[in-house]
Amino acid sequence: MDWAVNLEQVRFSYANKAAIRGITSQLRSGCIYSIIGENGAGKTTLIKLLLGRLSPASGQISVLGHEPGATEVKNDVGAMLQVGALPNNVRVIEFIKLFQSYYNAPMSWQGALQLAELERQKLTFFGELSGGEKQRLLFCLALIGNPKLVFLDEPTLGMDVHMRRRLWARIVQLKQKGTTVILTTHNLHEVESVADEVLILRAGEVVAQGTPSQLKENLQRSELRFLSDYEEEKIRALLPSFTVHKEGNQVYIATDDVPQVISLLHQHNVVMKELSVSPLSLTQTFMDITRGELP
Ligand SMILES: Nc1ncnc2c1ncn2[C@@H]1O[C@H](COP(=O)(O)OP(=O)(O)OP(=O)(O)O)[C@@H](O)[C@H]1O
Repeated sequence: MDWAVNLEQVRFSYANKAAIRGITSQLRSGCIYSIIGENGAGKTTLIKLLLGRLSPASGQISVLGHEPGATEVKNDVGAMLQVGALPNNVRVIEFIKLFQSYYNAPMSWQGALQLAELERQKLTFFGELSGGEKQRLLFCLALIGNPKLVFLDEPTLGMDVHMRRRLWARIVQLKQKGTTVILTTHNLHEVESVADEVLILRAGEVVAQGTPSQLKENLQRSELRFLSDYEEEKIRALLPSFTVHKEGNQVYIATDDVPQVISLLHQHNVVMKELSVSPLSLTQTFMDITRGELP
C-alpha cells in the first residue's frame, strides 16, 4: 500500500501535559483526510508533528517515506499557515513570488493569483485584504509548489458560502490530480461529502478512523429530530444514555432505539413538533463518539 503518512505509537507532551497519546494510523496517498476533534483535542499538535515543527517524545512518523520536515520531502509538502503568521505590510504578489522561490517547480505567479482569485488585489497589502481574501491567499501559498501532500488548517474559515463551495471543489480537484490532502475543520457538514476518511481525535488519541459512512454505520444509530420548547438540560436528564443537543428550538437525539426515546419523552409530556427520523449525520456521529468524561 502507498502510504502518504504512517504514525506508530506517537506521543508528544508540552512540558508535563500530554497532547498526543499513542497515535497509530496510516493515511493513503491521493485521498482527502479530515482530522476532527473538539478544541484542545490535539489536531494542531498532530499537524505540527507531521510537518516536523515538533518532534515526538516517542514513536515513529513517516511522511512520504521520510522523517517529517526532511529535505527530501520539503519540496513535496505544502501547508496552510495561520493568518497571524504573515506580516501585514507585504503585497499579495510579493508573497506569491517569495513562496515560489522556496520550490523547485512552482506554479506560475499568474496561476497562483488566479487560484487565489486575487488578480485585482495583486498589489494590495496583506493587512488590507478581507478575512476571506487572506484565507484564499494562504490556500494558494500552500499549493504554490504543486505539493504531493498538503495540510490545510480550517481552510474555509471566514469565507462566504459561495467561496467555501468553490474551495471544496478545488480540494476535490487536488485529489483528482493525486495530491493527498489532510485538513482540519470544525465544519463537519461540509467535510462529510468531501473527505475519503475522517479521523476523530479526542484528548490526544484517535478514537475513530474511517469513511464518513463507515463511522456512521458502526454506530448503528439514527437521528431523531423535533421542535420543542423544552430545555436541553431537561431532555438530557430524561435521556441520560443518549446524545442530545439542541440548536434554537430544534432538538437532535442520536439513538439506537427510536421507539423507547419517543415513549420516554411522551411519558414526560415533552411536546415534539415536526418529528422526523433520519440516518445519523456526521456531526451527530462525532458528538456520539466524543461524548462523556474526558480521561
Ligand atoms: N504551546 C503549547 N504549550 C502548552 N500546551 C499547549 C501548547 N499548544 C497546545 N497545548 C495544549 O495541547 C493540547 C492540544 O492542543 P492543540 O492546539 O493541538 O488542539 P486542537 O485540537 O488543535 O484545538 P483547537 O480546535 O482549539 O485548535 C491542548 O490541551 C492545549 O492546551
